[in-house]
Amino acid sequence: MSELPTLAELTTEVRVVSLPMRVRFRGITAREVALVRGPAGWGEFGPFPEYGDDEAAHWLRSAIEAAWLGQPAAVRSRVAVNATVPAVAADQVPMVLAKFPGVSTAKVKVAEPGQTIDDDVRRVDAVRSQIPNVRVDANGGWSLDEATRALTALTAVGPLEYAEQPCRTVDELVELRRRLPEIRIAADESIRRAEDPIRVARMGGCDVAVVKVAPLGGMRRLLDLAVELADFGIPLVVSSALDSVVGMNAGLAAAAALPELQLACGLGTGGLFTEDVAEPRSLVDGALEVAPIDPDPERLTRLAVTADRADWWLERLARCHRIVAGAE
Ligand SMILES: O=C(O)CCC(=O)c1ccccc1C(=O)O
Ligand SMILES: [Mg+2]
Repeated sequence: MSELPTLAELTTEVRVVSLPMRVRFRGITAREVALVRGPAGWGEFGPFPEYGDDEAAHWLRSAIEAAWLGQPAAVRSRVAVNATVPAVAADQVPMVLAKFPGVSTAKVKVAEPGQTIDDDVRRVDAVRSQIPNVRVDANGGWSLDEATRALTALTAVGPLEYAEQPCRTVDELVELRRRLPEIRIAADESIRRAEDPIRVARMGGCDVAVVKVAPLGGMRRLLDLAVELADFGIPLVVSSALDSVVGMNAGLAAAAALPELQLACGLGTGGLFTEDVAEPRSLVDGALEVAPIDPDPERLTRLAVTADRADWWLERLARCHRIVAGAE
């Protein structure tokens, strides 16, 4: 990135916050992110705590792009989003869906450790009774045989728009598509955590690509990847990484800049927080406004993490900055 700020510039204004969640998601009940401010606005650095520095460095490139370079040109002003339903019990589904008014697509988490296929079927059926279009996300949690069994059970009474990352490896996704040709498969981790994000498409492992700004290293990298995926005829879904309002600005800007966008995006996860760094965008007819929102100073203070967590994030920021600078 030609606009790479020095570490001192990068850390002139860093705010580390913890956003409380309504229900457990990915095993967490609060989401920590570091927000940086540059000449073009705010950027979000929120790699998950268990990620190593090399992977986290992509997220830093994305934060720097947002805060030092700004947003690419938009071709649309609103983006349709899906409801995101964590692996809750079926009776909690109405409570979760209440936070996503007007959506016609829901993404339901399945294959949660400790749960059964029956739990997934009950949750998906509860969602189907309220939302016409349902997709599921297994986060790579099934073996090939488990995925075959689970997806057969989940499509027994109604269709699925697609199944996101049913198995972990690209080879498994390729084989699953052969076994279940009538079920569309989406790749997420096989794109965002891969050295070569286009490999899963080249190998025939997906019908749909779920793409996220921060793990790919920024909005422009996502747009470049979209050009490559178009050659394979693979449609995109831009999704969040459980971003605050600031990270969501970048996801929405990337989605707004895509020449082609048919599917609802996973950018409604603000509805999973009880509080965010700004008054969240309201969902109107299942879509979000693209215009960027600045964090509210009072909320940044109220949601600030403890000093030891802030130090941990600042050290991580410094290590990742060295990686990004070294790769220039
Ligand atoms: O796509 C969505 O609806 C929400 C985003 C989401 O599910 C997610 C959020 C954080 C980390 C991983 C994932 C995922 O898609 O697996
Ligand atoms: Mg996913």
